[in-house]
Amino acid sequence: MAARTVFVAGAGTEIGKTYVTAALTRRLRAQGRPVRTLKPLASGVPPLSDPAFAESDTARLLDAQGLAIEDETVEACSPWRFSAPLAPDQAAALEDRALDLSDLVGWCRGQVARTEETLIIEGVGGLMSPVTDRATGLDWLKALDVPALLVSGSYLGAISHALTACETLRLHGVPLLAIAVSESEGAPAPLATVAASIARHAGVPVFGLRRGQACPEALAELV
Ligand SMILES: Nc1ncnc2c1ncn2[C@@H]1O[C@H](COP(=O)(O)OP(=O)(O)OP(=O)(O)O)[C@@H](O)[C@H]1O
Ligand SMILES: C[C@H](N)[C@H](N)CCCCCC(=O)O
Ligand SMILES: [Mg+2]
Repeated sequence: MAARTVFVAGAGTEIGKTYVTAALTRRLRAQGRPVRTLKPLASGVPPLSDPAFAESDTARLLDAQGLAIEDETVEACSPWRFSAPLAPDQAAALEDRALDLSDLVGWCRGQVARTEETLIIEGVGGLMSPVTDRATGLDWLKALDVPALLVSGSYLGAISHALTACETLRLHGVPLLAIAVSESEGAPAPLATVAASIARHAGVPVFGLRRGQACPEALAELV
């Protein structure tokens, strides 16, 4: 299944979405395929003037695209940025701000409409992490009507988290291109064993990414 826009959803938070998104972006560029990568909504992002900004999802994704890290590129990649490393609705409340799902969806639809390159959109947290007071990441993904790439870890418990997310996507009619299992630090089972277990139940292609590994060519070819 070929797709021009892909939404990178997580089976959880801090499990490798940005790692996989950046690796996929680099792989597509290496294959000569133009790509644009966005993290529209990000929490835990310090100001650009803070050296810690370099560790943010936005900085990592701009770097993967070979773009300079400056006000304009940051704003174009991640228009909604909040400082607190919390669910976005909580992080927004701490700044006396609020986010409306229709604004987020409208902005993303605009990007889909005007982007000619392959477009990759990283979600936030896990599939059903709240993005606003009333909406979750699943609501955001459904409103965009684009296929998902699910990223999971390989920690103990990751198989159930990945399959639960898969089943939720299936029940909600969201096409799932593939699952990328990003190896978790200190995972007790080999990556290949976890990936094979997820694959037996998921019914979609599953790719394991070892620590530090580049994006498999076969995964990039599905996008
Ligand atoms: N396969 C991997 N190899 C090396 N490091 C990895 C790998 N997967 C994840 N990491 C590291 O683990 C940490 C968490 O990963 P990452 O930031 O990609 O998670 P995330 O799912 O995008 O989190 P968030 O929910 O905050 O967006 C990062 O430091 C990242 O570089
Ligand atoms: C701060 C973190 N890295 C992410 N940006 C936000 C994760 C929100 C998770 C909320 C939840 O599902 O409980
Ligand atoms: Mg991330």
